[in-house]
Amino acid sequence: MARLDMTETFHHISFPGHIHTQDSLNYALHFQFRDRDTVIATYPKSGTTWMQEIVTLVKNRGDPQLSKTVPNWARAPWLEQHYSAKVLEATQGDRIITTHLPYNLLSSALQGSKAKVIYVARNPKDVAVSYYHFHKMAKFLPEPNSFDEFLDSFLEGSVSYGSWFDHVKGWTSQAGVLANGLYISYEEMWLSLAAENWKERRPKDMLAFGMTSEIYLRERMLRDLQGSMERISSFLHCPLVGDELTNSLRHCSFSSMSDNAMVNYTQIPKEIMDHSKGKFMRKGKIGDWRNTFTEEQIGIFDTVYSYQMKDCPLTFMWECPPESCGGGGGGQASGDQDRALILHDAGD
Ligand SMILES: Nc1ncnc2c1ncn2[C@@H]1O[C@H](COP(=O)(O)OS(=O)(=O)O)[C@@H](OP(=O)(O)O)[C@H]1O
Repeated sequence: MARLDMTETFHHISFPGHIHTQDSLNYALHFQFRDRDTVIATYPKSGTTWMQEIVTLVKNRGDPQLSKTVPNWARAPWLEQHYSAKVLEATQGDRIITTHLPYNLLSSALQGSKAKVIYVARNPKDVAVSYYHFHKMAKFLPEPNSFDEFLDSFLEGSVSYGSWFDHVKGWTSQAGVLANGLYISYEEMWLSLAAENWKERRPKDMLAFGMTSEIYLRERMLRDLQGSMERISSFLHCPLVGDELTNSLRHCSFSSMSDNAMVNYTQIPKEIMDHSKGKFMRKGKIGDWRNTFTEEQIGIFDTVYSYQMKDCPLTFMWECPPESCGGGGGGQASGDQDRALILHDAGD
């Protein structure tokens, strides 16, 4: 089957050409955010769909009706994609807006805005693996050869949507600056929301996140259970109670979302996504990169990561195994807004 991999280049970043145009990208740059908008900003494969589902459920107080009947791209459209203007202009009241754009492209549109912004980041090694598999099935992205070759493009930032490093550094530079920003990591969401998974986790998976003891696991599970959902819902001023919270947790679990045709992309025609090459809801794990990366690739990745992130004053959750974060606390999941993604400022 032929691939659709025409590209739209905008501000030196390439975007899939079948859904982006110069007009749609310019529309995003000059977008007028409303105070009631919630913006979900992510680099691809960092938990976008998951957060779209969480925000939809929170705003509907755990009622899954909308999540189960309206595709995610229609209820939380990507600002930069060509159909979004029509959808967003027709929406009254609260809007959920998704974007993969780097912060520098949206900074003037967000200037002075009271829109709420949720930024989700994920361990870039897991992002690279997820993105590689997505390239195999998404016919609007270039067909990848080996993982090794793909990793080179990922590290140099020549993949669609640009450099992971620029994206994360750009958005996190606004932590504490953006009027209404919530920063969270895929890892924290996973630890909190996928708590049901803990019972099935094998030691190998725990080690992937640097978890070494049963006791730590149990403590972590108790402390973090529901933590992310509560944090997000209170940030959105829709604190959930009782069944609202339980239902939301149930419907945004990996298994529930894997079965939901409104988010698992199974309804996308095979000319656009070749479902024989893989699943959008692929594994939904943290630390799975260990099953793909060779020792050599780990070395190269870590060198580039250290270089690229050397001026970033923040420590991210994936950089910090529990033992080295003080008190075995890992993500230190306190109620503190930015602590989970950003453990501490180097200047602390
Ligand atoms: N509920 C839930 N729990 C755990 N993990 C989840 C969940 N929903 C989506 N995912 C995983 O997120 C990855 C897809 O990322 P994105 O949604 O950002 O992709 S995209 O940018 O919109 O294409 C992709 O990760 P990988 O499985 O590692 O490929 C999805 O499986």
